[in-house]
Amino acid sequence: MDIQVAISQDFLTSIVKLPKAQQKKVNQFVSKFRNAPLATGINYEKINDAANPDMRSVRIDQSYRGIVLKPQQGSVYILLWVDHHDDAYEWARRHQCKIHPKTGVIQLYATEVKAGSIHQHKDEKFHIEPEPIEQQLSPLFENYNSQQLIELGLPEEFTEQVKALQSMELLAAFSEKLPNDAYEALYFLADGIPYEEVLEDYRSNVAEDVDTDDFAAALAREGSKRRFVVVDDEDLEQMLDAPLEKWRVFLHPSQRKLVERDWNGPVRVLGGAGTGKTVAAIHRAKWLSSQLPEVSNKKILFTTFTKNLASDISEHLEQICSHAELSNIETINIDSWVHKFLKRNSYNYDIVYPGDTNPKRVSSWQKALDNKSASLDLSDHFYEEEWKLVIQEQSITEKSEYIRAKRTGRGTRLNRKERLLAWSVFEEYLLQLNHKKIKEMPDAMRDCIAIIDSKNIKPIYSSVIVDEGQDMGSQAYELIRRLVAEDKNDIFIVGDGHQRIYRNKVVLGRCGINIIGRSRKLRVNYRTTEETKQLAVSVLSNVPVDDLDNGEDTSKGYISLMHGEMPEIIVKNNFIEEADAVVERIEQLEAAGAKLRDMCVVARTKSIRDAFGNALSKAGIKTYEVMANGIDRRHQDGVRLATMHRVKGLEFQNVFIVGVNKNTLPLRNFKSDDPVELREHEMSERSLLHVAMTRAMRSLTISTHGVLSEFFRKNNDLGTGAEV
Ligand SMILES: Nc1ncnc2c1ncn2[C@@H]1O[C@H](COP(=O)(O)OP(=O)(O)OP(=O)(O)O)[C@@H](O)[C@H]1O
Repeated sequence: MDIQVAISQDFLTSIVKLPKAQQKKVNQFVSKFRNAPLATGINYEKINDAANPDMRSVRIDQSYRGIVLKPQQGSVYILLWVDHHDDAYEWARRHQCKIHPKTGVIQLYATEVKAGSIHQHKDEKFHIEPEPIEQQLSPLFENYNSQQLIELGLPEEFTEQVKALQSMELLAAFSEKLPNDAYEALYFLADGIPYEEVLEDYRSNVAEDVDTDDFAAALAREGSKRRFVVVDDEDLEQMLDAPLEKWRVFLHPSQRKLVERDWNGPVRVLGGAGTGKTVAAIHRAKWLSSQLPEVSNKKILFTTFTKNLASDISEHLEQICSHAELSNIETINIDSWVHKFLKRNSYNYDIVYPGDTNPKRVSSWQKALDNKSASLDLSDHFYEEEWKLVIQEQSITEKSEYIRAKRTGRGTRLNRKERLLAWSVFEEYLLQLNHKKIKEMPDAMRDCIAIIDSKNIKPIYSSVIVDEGQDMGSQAYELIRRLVAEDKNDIFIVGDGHQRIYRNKVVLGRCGINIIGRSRKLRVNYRTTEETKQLAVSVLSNVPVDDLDNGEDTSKGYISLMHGEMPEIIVKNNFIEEADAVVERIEQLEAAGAKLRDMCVVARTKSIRDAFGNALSKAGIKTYEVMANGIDRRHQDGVRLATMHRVKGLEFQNVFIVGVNKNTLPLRNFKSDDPVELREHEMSERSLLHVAMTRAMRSLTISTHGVLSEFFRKNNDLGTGAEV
């Protein structure tokens, strides 16, 4: 029988905790072990009172031991942990590793549950006081019997304790004892996801009766692959080289289900911040590329909204793809793609963005505003929005089209006469753009489509992958539709309406992208702690969020498995005090071993960012600005400085969101009394803050001087009032 050697994620985590010299020895041991787990030099020792009698210790050197699971049946060896001799033995006594009898997944979890330990365990990361008896709530899972909970993957020994839990907080505190899959399933159930849906996700690939001794079969199940991998020599070297980069090997089953399969048409994947959408998209690109014939005239296009995210994605693809796979993938942000394509087709226009600071565009717009009718009481901001959301969006070039145009979602109503008067502004702008030979990006995208159609250019890609899909406008999607023939695996879109910061609302179905029956959701946040996630979600309370296809999305069933400190909110009297407090925190973190380059100071405006940049420099702290279209040179030291728009898609260990003042968030950069415009503006400002908060991996600090932004007040009702 073939010998199989598998490694658990925890084993890699435990390597990272060892001193460097020991790490090298472990790597050498693992390479040897992988090739010959039965070689005479491997000293297997039985461990007295190990939680699982099939656990053995193996000798790394005089002081260090590895823990291996060697099940009785088959020829499977699973490396579980490595540590100093006594600690390794203690670990083996406190951890169970077995196959769940219902889901068939290999679960690894702590076994020791002392009486009352939810409140007293020494590793406890947060305190939860029991509710006073008279106020006790009813149990979270009172509507389910033990068997139903076991079906979801709960180990039988925990059923009584789980059934007694009365709040999400107590469930979270108990999670340290549970296998991750069981905790997720219970959390989703408690958060309102229907039982059948949770069952479908957590028992999906077990049709047969589970043989709880057959580890070879269990290792092949999707649920096990999130934590265990059977290694071949190639994988092993990569894993040991970068043991912390778990995303390269251990996909969550919900991610894996998206990646390695044919889809019968376009797919849309939603998921809150940090749920591994980009990771799934990167693995998808690799898989699709590996499916292409050796000599192929088609490629995979991986596109996204911003340039710095595209360069991040390229770097990640390089980490997991072979040379051949990489050569079939073109990674580029959509605007750069448009520029390149038009240049190749001798396009003779400068491309600008609606509302940007390009001098030619600004002067054109000023000339257009000179034509405002005195009899219409509409602000400049109104005209800007009308241009962007009605005229540009619907590609209107004639007065008659504007009279008939749909103005869905616009607050101020305009009758026919008012539209005729307003049109003079837009007519002049169109003339100016034409005269100065400039085009706005949405028009440039339409021109790409016109060129493709007129020259009858055949689709050049076999698949298109879109990241940050919530920020692409309808013209971008119409263009993407032309770039790939309607076929299996044609389009794969990942996005999150909660993070929309460019107000490009889209309905995929209207752009020729039919996702019906191929829509999925990722729910497990791998980036931020649960504490940060909860605060970040709270700033979006009551914000209606769409699903990119005219439906609604929610934050229900969105979980972070990591816990940490509560985000800190610092309120000071003036800028100097606020800056001093931020400097002090940065210095504390650095003294505790954090690297400056893993910290980011984020501000709503460039001027606040620069003011903090100066304050940090004055305090002798090196800084590095995250540029709009730049690549973050990770080896360069310095605290990252960025505006909220620049941190989209990125992540940092420690995030400081500064200047979160009443007058800065929401930024009141225009005058309007239109309730719909104000509401839309507030929604995108909340999303911006949400995006910035969800960049934090370890710690989040929010600071202000004066009055803190109203976004941290609970239950802000946004109201409505739109033209329909
Ligand atoms: N299966 C996984 N195992 C370990 N880490 C993972 C996994 N999937 C994602 N991650 C990590 O979680 C973090 C977030 O992943 P990713 O950037 O793909 O999320 P996202 O959903 O695209 O986030 P956002 O929408 O906020 O930009 C990254 O640090 C990534 O490496």
